[in-house]
Amino acid sequence: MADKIYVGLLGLGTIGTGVARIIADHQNKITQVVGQEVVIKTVLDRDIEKCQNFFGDTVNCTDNFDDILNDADISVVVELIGYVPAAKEYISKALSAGKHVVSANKDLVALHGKELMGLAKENKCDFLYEAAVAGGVPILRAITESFASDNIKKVMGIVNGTTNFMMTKMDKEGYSYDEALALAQKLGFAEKNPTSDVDGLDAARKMVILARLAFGTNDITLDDVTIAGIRDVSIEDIKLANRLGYKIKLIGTAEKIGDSVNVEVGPVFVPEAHPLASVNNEMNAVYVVGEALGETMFYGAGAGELPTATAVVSDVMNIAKNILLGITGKNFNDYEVETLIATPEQVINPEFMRLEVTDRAGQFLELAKIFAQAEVSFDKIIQDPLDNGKAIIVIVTHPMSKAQEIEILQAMEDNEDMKLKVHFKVLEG
Ligand SMILES: NC(=O)C1=CN([C@@H]2O[C@H](COP(=O)(O)OP(=O)(O)OC[C@H]3O[C@@H](n4cnc5c(N)ncnc54)[C@H](OP(=O)(O)O)[C@@H]3O)[C@@H](O)[C@H]2O)C=CC1
Ligand SMILES: N[C@@H](CC=O)C(=O)O
Repeated sequence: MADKIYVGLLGLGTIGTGVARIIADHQNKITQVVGQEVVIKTVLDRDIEKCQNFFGDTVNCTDNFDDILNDADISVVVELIGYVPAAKEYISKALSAGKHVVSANKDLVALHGKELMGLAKENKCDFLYEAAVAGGVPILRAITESFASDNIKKVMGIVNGTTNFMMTKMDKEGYSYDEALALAQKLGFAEKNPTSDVDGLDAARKMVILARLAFGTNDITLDDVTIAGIRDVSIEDIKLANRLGYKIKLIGTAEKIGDSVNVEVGPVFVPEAHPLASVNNEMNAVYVVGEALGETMFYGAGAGELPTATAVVSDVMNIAKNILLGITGKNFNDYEVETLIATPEQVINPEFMRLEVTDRAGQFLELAKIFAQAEVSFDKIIQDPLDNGKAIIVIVTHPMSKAQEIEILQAMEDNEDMKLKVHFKVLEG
């Protein structure tokens, strides 16, 4: 066995440089905790000069993955390149060659996690990805280890830092959507292609990973997730939410309903008194409800160089300890049950709706009839007149099922004097 734990690092971008910094700056503690020194031996990046400027001659810089794959000293490969096809190829080759893998790549884990976990097991390798969900917040280990003895009922969270940052800036500092997005990109929170942040896909990938680990439903895929992003959230809705006593947050929810699971991502009206309502800027929080434990919330930096790198390096240290103990080949969780997806009749919550209607006698009655027909009652209603013969009607309903919601939306679509502008889920107080 080598005298040190040698790491091959793939990708020297935001998180890759953070990993190099944490390993260098915390080397004494890392060595004591692991029992051996952890050393980056080789770095793969397209830009070899950038690598050489960063490390000098202390590591090998390469653009050829074979230099890592064929190096018998390297036992741990850390994948931080981000893209899926190349990352999948490199990780598959590394695992097949008996190398352990750490990744922060939620796209990859959400899409190919099950297959890669199988490959890791076959080769008695560890495959860990704590940083893939909520960056520096240690939520995967909490769910799989600290909640191991409990039945988790619900995992709900703000798992995308970019959109939380944007909506905080829009709410508190009056930023436009575009200004807020540009700043999130500049600060390094946003993905290379930020549409996956603003359209809810990044959060959905993280919720797939959380749902699998929380409920053992390993067959859940992105196709099973109802996904909406923040493009429809206007300053007007943010102000209406504040007026009604809520904050709008992009919330991912994975919930056990009977034997089924519902996973969804979308803007949600969160009551101001709920702990998730005060999670601002790029911060993330994951709120877990256990049958026995009750409610807990994990809060912290969900993106950014050093917070995310901390989670990556802690995974490397866990693997290093397993190597030294000779107990590699374990996933986060071996718990597995049949995956059943909840039906629209099973998913129940109140809803916020903003409509533009023709301001005429009898119009409100027509609206009331639509809700009565679907057997849904109003909790709150506001009407604000516009100056063009129209009015804005804002409704918060009592809890209703997705099936009832579909019925109401269809009836509104059939009424030409009624235009539904937006509708968002409301979290019950
Ligand atoms: N940024 C964050 O806050 C967080 C990121 N993550 C995840 O961590 C991973 C890394 O993210 P981040 O550091 O921000 O990404 P960056 O784009 O900053 O870094 C990726 C680096 O890898 C290089 N690279 C990409 N593909 C290849 C390839 N095929 N061969 C060689 N080099 C390659 C890139 O070069 P080039 O620029 O030339 O493409 C770049 O230098 C992603 O999976 C991301 O989703 C997870 C949590 C938080
Ligand atoms: N783009 C992501 C980065 C971390 O996963 C985010 O904004 O949360």
